[in-house]
Amino acid sequence: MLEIKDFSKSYKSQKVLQISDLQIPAGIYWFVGANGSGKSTFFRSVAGMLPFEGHLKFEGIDSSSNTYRFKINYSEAEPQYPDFLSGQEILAYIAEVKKAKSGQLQKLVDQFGVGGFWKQNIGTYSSGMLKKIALISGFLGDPSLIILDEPFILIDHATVDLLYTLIVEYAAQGKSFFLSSHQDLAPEMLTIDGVFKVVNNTVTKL
Ligand SMILES: Nc1ncnc2c1ncn2[C@@H]1O[C@H](COP(=O)(O)OP(=O)(O)OP(=O)(O)O)[C@@H](O)[C@H]1O
Repeated sequence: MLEIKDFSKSYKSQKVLQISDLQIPAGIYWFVGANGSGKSTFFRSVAGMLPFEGHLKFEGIDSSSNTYRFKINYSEAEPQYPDFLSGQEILAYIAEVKKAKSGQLQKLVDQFGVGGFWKQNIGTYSSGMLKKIALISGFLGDPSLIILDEPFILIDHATVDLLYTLIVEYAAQGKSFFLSSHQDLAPEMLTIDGVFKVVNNTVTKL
């Protein structure tokens, strides 16, 4: 699914990640690592949101291709959106860009229960309300890989259960997941295919 070769990512002169050769087959994977180890940097690079050196291919498609960006969704750990936009405006835009099928956004809005506030400006949201908007954005369209960065933080118990259910449901449709979490995942809710550790400036399969 994902092929990484001679990958390197630095912020100015600080090298954060170096991966010489890594292949990740389709599946559900948990990424662990200490604060600042580089999980979000890895995710953003894989999602095509950060410049890097080296080669990334997803299902044989090079990361420089526009098609690549359609195949991978990324939901931020701590989302930041312009305060003056509403959740509805942001999600409608992402749904359009990601070519989401008619009805998908409304279904997710109903499932996450954001319909009561999503027309308000982002500036009025609690951290959990904002996180729900970011989580919905991760599922929009028809990506092959959904990357959810710290998906279980900030949300209430019912939303945690919903999220596990959605991951299982979307995985059954053939979608892969990269999940990061400092807390253990619930094995009774989700069967994962492997764990990767981000440590010593690289990504290693455990
Ligand atoms: N925009 C940036 N500019 C400069 N340095 C950055 C930037 N973003 C991240 N870093 C640095 O890169 C390193 C990895 O950060 P990253 O956010 O990827 O870690 P993380 O594993 O996701 O951490 P956490 O578990 O705390 O979320 C850290 O040393 C951080 O200071």
